[in-house]
Amino acid sequence: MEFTKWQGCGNDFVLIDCRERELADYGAFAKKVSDRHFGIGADGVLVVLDSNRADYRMRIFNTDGSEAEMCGNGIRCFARYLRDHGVTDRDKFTVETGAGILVPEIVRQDGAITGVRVDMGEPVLAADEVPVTGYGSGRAVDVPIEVAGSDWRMTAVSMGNPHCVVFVDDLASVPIERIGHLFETQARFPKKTNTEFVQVLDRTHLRMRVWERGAAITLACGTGSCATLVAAVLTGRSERAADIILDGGTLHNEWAADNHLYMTGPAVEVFSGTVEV
Ligand SMILES: N[C@H](CCC[C@H](N)C(=O)O)C(=O)O
Repeated sequence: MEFTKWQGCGNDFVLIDCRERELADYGAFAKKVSDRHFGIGADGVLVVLDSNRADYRMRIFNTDGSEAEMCGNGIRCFARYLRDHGVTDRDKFTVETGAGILVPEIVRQDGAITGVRVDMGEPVLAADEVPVTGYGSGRAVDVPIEVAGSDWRMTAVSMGNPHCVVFVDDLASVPIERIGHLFETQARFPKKTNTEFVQVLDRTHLRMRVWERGAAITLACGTGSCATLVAAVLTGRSERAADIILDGGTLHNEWAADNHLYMTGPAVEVFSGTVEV
C-alpha cells in the first residue's frame, strides 16, 4: 500500500488513497502504522475515499485505532494531497466527513500554495449533542467539572468531535501528561473527549495545548483550535478572529457571522513510501 506522510502544525498523519482498494480494517492499520518505533509513526491515518454526497470522502483514525468524526489538521493535508498529486485540478472542493460536508480551499500567494483555508461548518453547543452529560440540554459554558481530584471550569464544544476547553492562567504549570487521560475518559463524556488547555495571551492570541482523544498529547489539533476560539468568544475572552498558538505552529481561526468556523493553516508533505498490509 502506497502512503504519503503529512503534517499540519506538527500533527502528523499517514494518508492512504483507498478509492481503488479499501482495507478490511482501517483501525488495525492505524494502530500498526502509527507506532513511532514499530511502524511509520503518526498521530493518525487519513483515508481518501469516493463519495456520492461530495467530491471526496475523508475518514480519520486515531493511533488507538478509534475512528473520529473529523480532523482539522488532517483535512488540510487531505486537500493538499488531492491538489499536489493531481487527483483534482481545482483549488476548492467538498469533502464528506463525520462532521458533515466541509469545504477546504487551497490558499496561494503569488501563485504558490501557502496553506489551506477550511470552512469547518458550525460548532455544536447543545451539551447533549457534544455529547456531555449532567449539564442539561443547554450549553455547557464555563461549567464546573471534577477531574483528578480538582475542580475545573470547562466549555464543551463539538466540531463533529467532542472538545472540553479549559482556560488556565499558566499553561506551563498544567500537568497535561498526568491529567489528560483523566479528562479524556471523564464519565460525563460518553464518547470520551479531546481536551484543550488554553492560556489567553490577549484578545487575538490564544496559546493552546491539547490531549487528544485516542491520540494523547499532539503538537496541534485543528478541531480543537476551533473549539478553543468558540469557547473564548462565548466566555468573553477573545475577538471572533484570533491566532491559536500551538506547540507545533499557529492556526488563524475566525468564527464568522454565518456561524461557520474558518480555519487557515499549513499542510506539508514530509515523505512518501509503501507499507505492507
Ligand atoms: N483525536 C481526534 C481526531 C483528530 C483531531 C485532530 N487531530 C484535529 O486536527 O482536529 C478525535 O478523536 O476526535
